[in-house]
Amino acid sequence: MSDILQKILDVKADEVAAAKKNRDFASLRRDVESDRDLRAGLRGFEASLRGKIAAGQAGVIAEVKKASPSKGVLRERFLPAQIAESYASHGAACLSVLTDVQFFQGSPAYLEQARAACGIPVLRKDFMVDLYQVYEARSWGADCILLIVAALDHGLMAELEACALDLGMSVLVEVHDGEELDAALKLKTPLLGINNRNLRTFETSLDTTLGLLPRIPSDKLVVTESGILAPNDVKRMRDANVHAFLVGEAFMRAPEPGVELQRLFG
Ligand SMILES: O=P(O)(O)OC[C@@H](O)[C@@H](O)c1c[nH]c2ccccc12
Repeated sequence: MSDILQKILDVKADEVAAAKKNRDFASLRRDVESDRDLRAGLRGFEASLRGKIAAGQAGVIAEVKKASPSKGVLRERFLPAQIAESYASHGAACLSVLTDVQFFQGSPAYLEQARAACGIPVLRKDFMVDLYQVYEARSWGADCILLIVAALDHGLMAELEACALDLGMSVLVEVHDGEELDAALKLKTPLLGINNRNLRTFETSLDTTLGLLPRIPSDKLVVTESGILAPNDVKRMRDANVHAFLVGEAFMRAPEPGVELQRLFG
């Protein structure tokens, strides 16, 4: 069965091959590793989340997402720099910026614009299937990458993680069920995303997070992802001791995204 995740992964493989022709891996890697300003400019993604939570607040990763395959265009007037400023000035811990072009109408330029407009750390939100994309992410300024367990075999996932950590980035590993959780727990990263949305069917239920919680060791920082739409959703999660959130749609549909962040989490 060709589900949507599989379709996206097929396109990604072609995209990475094309990008490598444009700029070869060795030169990208050399540039990233030798750029001291880039390294010095890293922003602590995990530290920013933990800081909010230690202060008793929610750690919100606020997403910059123009469209999605399941919902279509979420925001017509889409200005990443303005959105980033709005998020940062209303208490977001971090940003997540979609860089996938074909399915989410994202762009590497949006990540650069959003990051330049604020002082908080930024996640490259994309489907990572190749080491090349990890260096790309860093070259655009990303402070964190996403690894989706459903999209990767374990060896490759561990390799992508090691590379990101070596470059000083944080890693958010994303799971949707118990089997994926087992794989994720073998990684080093403490940042464990539970996607309430099934990337193959797009069905979304907050019970996904609540159901997996009892199996998660206390040294992991759980980020509940997708389908957080109302203050009551936030309350349900915080009552269950989940204090980190990844939210896109609810903010993108609001006139002023940061104001909506404050309404949901304030
Ligand atoms: O817009 P929502 O329902 O608030 O969800 C945000 C985020 O969790 C979602 O965009 C997401 C989670 N994991 C992903 C992986 C790829 C693309 C997108 C995603």
